[in-house]
Amino acid sequence: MKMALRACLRTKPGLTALLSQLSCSGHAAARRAPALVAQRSSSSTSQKIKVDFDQSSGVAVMHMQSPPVNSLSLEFLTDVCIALEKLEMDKSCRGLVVTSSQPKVFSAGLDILDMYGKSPEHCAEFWKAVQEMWLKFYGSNMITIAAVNGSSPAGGCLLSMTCDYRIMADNPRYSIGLNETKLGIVAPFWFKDTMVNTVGHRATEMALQLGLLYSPAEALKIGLVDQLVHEDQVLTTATETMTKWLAIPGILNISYTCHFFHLWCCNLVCTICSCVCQVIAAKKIHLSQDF
Ligand SMILES: CCCCCCCC/C=C\CC(=O)SCCNC(=O)CCNC(=O)[C@H](O)C(C)(C)COP(=O)(O)OP(=O)(O)OC[C@H]1O[C@@H](n2cnc3c(N)ncnc32)[C@H](O)[C@@H]1OP(=O)(O)O
Repeated sequence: MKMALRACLRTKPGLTALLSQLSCSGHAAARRAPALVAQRSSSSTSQKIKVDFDQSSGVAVMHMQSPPVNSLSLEFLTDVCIALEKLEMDKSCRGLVVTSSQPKVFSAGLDILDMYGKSPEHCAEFWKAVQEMWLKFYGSNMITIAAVNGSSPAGGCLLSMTCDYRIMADNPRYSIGLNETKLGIVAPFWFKDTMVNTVGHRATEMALQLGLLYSPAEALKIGLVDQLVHEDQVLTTATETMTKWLAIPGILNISYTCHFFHLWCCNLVCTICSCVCQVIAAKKIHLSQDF
């Protein structure tokens, strides 16, 4: 799925336009212009994001450092998108590992304080930034690996699912999943679709209906994460795994892209049909209430 989006963003202008309605491309760029990373090994830091780029391997590590729990506020999301844009523009950067500098937490998901009691304008900008993060990670040309070194509920789980591979710390105190239902929120369809693409329909149905948070062992069992390692090994395993992924010639990547692109298109058509059906059903209910 990620590869499908990647292809579509690269090659299908029509769909790019469609997707850009979901995103706020330029939203991040408008605030700060991206810069190319020129040194052999470099480190760039915003207040909430630190990026270490090793040019010899072509791999960057993005450390999320927004205390206390890397909650995804508008400011944080903007910093993430800017950092990602910069790396994407540097063609020597082929792989990205995302991890957390905060103890025990990868990301607590959307910043609840940034969603509550704010102006409609702020909410719109915030929501666009969430979509932009999702699109940028899912559509990235880089191989992306989530080094999930702590709990990762809701939007944190979404972030990890937009990556090509997930390695989680094997600590039963940590959990991961889309728990929106438990918060009285319906997860948007693209949260759901991202999970379906990761763990399949039935597991997603159970997860979303019940708002399940999984232990690392349970997450591995359903395929929500790909590998468990000792807490101290998460980042090193991620960089080792990246070497294997980058050894695959890019052309094969593109070939798989075509298969997944087909699936993604089918899914999009189904989603549009389902939205139309929902509108018709809602109108029918409304009409029947009039009589
Ligand atoms: C524009 C509106 C659009 C609306 C559409 C919404 C559709 C999508 C819906 C949801 C997506 C989401 O991501 S909602 C967020 C869901 N997140 C959670 O449920 C996580 C809640 N947090 C936790 O479970 C835990 O905090 C933790 C496991 C992440 C860490 O536990 P720990 O014990 O280490 O830390 P504390 O619980 O003591 O927390 C420390 C500190 O952080 C604050 N905190 C935690 N989570 C959030 C958050 N998501 N946003 C903001 N702040 C958060 C917590 O309150 C503590 O603060 P204080 O120290 O000040 O008390």
